Amino acid sequence: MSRIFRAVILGPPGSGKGTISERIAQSFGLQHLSSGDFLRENIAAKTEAGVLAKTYIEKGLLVPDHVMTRLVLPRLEEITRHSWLLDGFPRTLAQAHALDIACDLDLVISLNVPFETLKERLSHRWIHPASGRVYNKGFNPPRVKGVDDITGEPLIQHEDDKPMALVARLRHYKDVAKPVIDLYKSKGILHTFSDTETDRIWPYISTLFSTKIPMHQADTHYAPSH
Ligand SMILES: Nc1ncnc2c1ncn2[C@@H]1O[C@H](COP(=O)(O)OP(=O)(O)OP(=O)(O)O)[C@@H](O)[C@H]1O
Ligand SMILES: Nc1nc2c(ncn2[C@@H]2O[C@H](COP(=O)(O)OP(=O)(O)O)[C@@H](O)[C@H]2O)c(=O)[nH]1
Repeated sequence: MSRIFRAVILGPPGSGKGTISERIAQSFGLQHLSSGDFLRENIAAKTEAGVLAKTYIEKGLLVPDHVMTRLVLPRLEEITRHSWLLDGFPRTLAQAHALDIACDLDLVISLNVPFETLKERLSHRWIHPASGRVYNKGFNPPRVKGVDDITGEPLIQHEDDKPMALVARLRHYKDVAKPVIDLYKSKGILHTFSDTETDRIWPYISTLFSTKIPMHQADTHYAPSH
C-alpha cells in the first residue's frame, strides 16, 4: 500500500477553499474533508459536540478549539488508506498544534485573495444549508435562480456573508490565521497562491499536486467549462 498523502488548505472566507478542494479531490483522488461538513453532520445527528457547536455557529462565533479538535482529529485518524485534503481546519494556532501531534502533513496551500474580491464574492454567495453546497451569482450560479440544483430546496445567504458582518469577519480571520500560516512556513510545507480568480490559481495548484502525487486518472482531470 502506498503512503497516504495529507494536505491542508488555508484561506480567508470566500477565498475559494471549497471550490479548489473539490477540483483537487476530482483531479487527484484526494478525499475532501471539510470542518463545516463535519459540523453539519454532527448538528444533524444531534451529537454532544454538534449540539454545543450549534450554539456558537448561530452566534457567528468560531467553535471552541477543544470541541473542534475532538470532532475532527478522530475522523482523520480513522482514514488510514486514503489521501486527504482538509479544508476549514486548523483555523487557530491551538488547532494547528493539535493537528501536528496527530499527524504529519505533506503540504499546506494558502490562498491569498484581495480583501475587495472577498467582499464582492461573499456578498454574492448563496448556500444550501442542509448540504453546504455553495453557489455564486456569476461564477457558478444554480440552474434555477434561488434553488439548490440537487434537492430543489431554497438557497439562503449566511448572516455573516452580509456586508455589515463581513468586514469584521475578514479582519478577525487575518489575526487568527497569521500564526497558523507562520507555523507552516517555518516547517517548509507552505505554498501560497495569490490572485483574484480561482481559474488563474488552479493551474499552479494542479501543477504542484502533479509533482507530489500521481494523477488520479488523466481523464478525470478537472477543466473549467467556462
Ligand atoms: N476549524 C474551525 N474552528 C472553529 N470553528 C469552525 C471551524 N470550522 C468551522 N467552524 C464553524 O463552523 C461555521 C461554518 O463553517 P464553514 O467552514 O462551513 O463556513 P464558513 O465559516 O462560512 O467558512 P468559509 O467562509 O471560509 O467557507 C464557521 O462559521 C464556524 O463558526
Ligand atoms: N467571481 C468568482 N467567484 C468565485 C471564484 N472562486 C470561487 N468563487 C465563489 O466565491 C464564493 C466563495 O468560494 P468558496 O469556495 O465557498 O470559498 P471558501 O469560503 O474559501 O470555501 C462561492 O460563492 C464561490 O462559488 C472566482 O474565481 N470568481
